[in-house]
Amino acid sequence: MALKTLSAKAAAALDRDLMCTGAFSIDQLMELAGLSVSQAVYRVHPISKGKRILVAVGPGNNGGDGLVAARHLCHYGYQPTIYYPKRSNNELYQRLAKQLEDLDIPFVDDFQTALQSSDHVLDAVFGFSFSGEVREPFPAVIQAMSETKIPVTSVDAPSSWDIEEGPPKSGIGSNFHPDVLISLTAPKHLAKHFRGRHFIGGRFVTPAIAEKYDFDVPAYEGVDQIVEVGPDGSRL
Ligand SMILES: NC(=O)C1=CN([C@@H]2O[C@H](COP(=O)(O)OP(=O)(O)OC[C@H]3O[C@@H](n4cnc5c(N)ncnc54)[C@H](OP(=O)(O)O)[C@@H]3O)[C@@H](O)[C@H]2O)[C@H](O)CC1
Ligand SMILES: [K+]
Repeated sequence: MALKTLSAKAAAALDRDLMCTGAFSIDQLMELAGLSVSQAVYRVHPISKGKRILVAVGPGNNGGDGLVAARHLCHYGYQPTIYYPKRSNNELYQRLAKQLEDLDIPFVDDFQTALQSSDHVLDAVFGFSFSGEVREPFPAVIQAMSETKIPVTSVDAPSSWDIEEGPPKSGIGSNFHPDVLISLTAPKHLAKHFRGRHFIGGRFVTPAIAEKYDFDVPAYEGVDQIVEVGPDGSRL
């Protein structure tokens, strides 16, 4: 069996379908996406391995998933720290940031220094709308995540990887190989190049949507918001 994956275009169209015909709001989808991410971190990195989670947050919805995950992780007993250099004026992100500030979660300006006192990194910089060369201020962040010995979990895509082709052949991101990937809704084409632990999350897909986009809804167990899958997409 081969891993069934989505192109960036299909992932964006699916997102629109969920919101237009499926009647979901972006807040709802992001909350469930971020909850899935928090469960994946909890699974691979229980609190006994260290509480300090550094969350690298990008300017779009991938970053929003990271902000939601950080809130849940804080409630689980972790100590998240947020690096969020390009804040959006969008009201949704402002509310998500306020929710973290109200929990006294620190926002830092220096990613590299914060990395030195962290136990795990959550990469919520770019998702399926990333394209081209990584622009400032993110090259140094991708480089630091490529070089660190601390485990890295990527949300939906290893940031800087081409959504269709995977890791860039050279330059920033070419040696970025996160330990864990959590694909939201369904894996994107880049997942075929990923060799770490792979989870699927985003438990909001109807059978009709899965059929339209030709992927299988994973067999979530009980109240789990995530399923760990092998290289062929079958449940582990
Ligand atoms: N159905 C689902 O699975 C859901 C997934 N969610 C998450 O949403 C992201 C996709 O979110 P989107 O807002 O479309 O885009 P991204 O977060 O991937 O990135 C957009 C921002 O990134 C900037 N960008 C793009 N390329 C570069 C680059 N080369 N260098 C620097 N910055 C870049 C872009 O900037 P612009 O200047 O181009 O505007 C955007 O600001 C998906 O992956 C999931 O994680 C939803 O949360 C819920 C539903
Ligand atoms: K990411």
